[in-house]
Amino acid sequence: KADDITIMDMVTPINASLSAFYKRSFAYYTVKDRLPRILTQTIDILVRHKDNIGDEYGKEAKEELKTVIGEMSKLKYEIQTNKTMRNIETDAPDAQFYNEYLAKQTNITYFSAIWLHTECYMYRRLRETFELTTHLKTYDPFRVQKQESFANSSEPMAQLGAYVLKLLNNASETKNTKEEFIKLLKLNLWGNKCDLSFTNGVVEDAGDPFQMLTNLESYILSDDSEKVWEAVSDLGHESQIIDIVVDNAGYEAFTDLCIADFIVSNGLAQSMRLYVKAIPWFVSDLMVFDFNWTLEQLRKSDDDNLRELGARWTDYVKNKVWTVVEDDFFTYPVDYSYMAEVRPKLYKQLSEAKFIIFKGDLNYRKLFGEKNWDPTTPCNVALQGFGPSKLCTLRTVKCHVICGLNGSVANRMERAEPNWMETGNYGLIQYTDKINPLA
Ligand SMILES: O=P(O)(O)OC[C@H]1O[C@](O)(CO)[C@@H](O)[C@@H]1O
Repeated sequence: KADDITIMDMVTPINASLSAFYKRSFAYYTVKDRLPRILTQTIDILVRHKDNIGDEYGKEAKEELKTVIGEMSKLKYEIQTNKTMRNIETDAPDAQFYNEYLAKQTNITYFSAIWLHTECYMYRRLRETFELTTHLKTYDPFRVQKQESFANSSEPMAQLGAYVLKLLNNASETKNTKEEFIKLLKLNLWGNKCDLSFTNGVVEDAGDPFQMLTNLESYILSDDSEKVWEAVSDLGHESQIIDIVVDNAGYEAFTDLCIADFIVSNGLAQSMRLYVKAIPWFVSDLMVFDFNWTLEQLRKSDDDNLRELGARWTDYVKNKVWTVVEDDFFTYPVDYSYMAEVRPKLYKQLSEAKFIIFKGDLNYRKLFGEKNWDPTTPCNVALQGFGPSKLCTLRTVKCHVICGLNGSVANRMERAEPNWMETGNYGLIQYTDKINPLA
């Protein structure tokens, strides 16, 4: 049987690609339990909202929903029975990349493929079930969850908003811009704890941001904040563009816009690009629709500070100080070492920036090649040649890709808490220099 030969009852070897092939791995647990559960939860939400969908998209749409749910159940069954992956059957441009990439690998199954491939493929197949409908082509099955998560974060957003607006309104007087930036960097890092695909769809209260800042300082295992500040505040650099490859909608997106406002308000960049996802992704990842919806919610907020921030941020977009960029590459099933070759225009665009901030765990996996590195492997080695500009990662550790740790920290963590990498409790602020500006 397929699943006999494609799963080994062992841990992931050092330097191997993560895969559910290794039974004693978080990848195995994700493919076996978490991904099917995400599909089940999304089906449940669709069933619960079928009347709203009928109202919004028409009764034929409600009929088509049955087909979509049937396809999602089939996908779940394929995963659980470790089938081989089939082609994506839509004429969307990114489907061609998925199919070419799949064709290069002989008969891989959900459990034998690289974990990143399996996980991205599942979300791309989920998108296909809507693409193939007539009335639900643009429907985002995660929108309800993303909007609920935003609604549940009004308290921490009000707290952070009040603090940030004070900083912004007397940006000129205050001298300790560096300390304030580093504080925002850490507040932003911990915003990454809120993501729905990790909390199994449970919308956790983001908690008191400043309390978290104090309590979690010792949970930052790698802190290159100073180097990040040097790069961000370098006003002599020929480029004054700073890029953020964002991650989740909701509170995390709010923290991204807070630090982005701080950056432009303090003249640390003339303009910024925010790279979002082109399709519904990993449950809570930000799409253009979610970005615009978030600004609209803030503009309508009954909290004065949030309303003012919503207005400021809407102006930044209108005046092109901020540009939201949607590129298919960010929902491809490959890591960033492929970008220069398969998406040279995007690589060139990123190399125009003086600094790039990558948010979250999935970006971390893609930056460092979805490999089980020795944790002391230097980050610039693990980048495997990716490096359009100076960059940093702001990531809460949710899986077994990790590099750039010093030896004593790695040993301490392994001894103290063997599964510490799966908890999301620890954070990294890691910096690397420009490695490979595309010629
Ligand atoms: O939103 P982030 O920080 O990318 O984390 C989300 C991802 O973390 C993981 O648990 C491990 O990467 C994924 O399965 C999950 O979807």
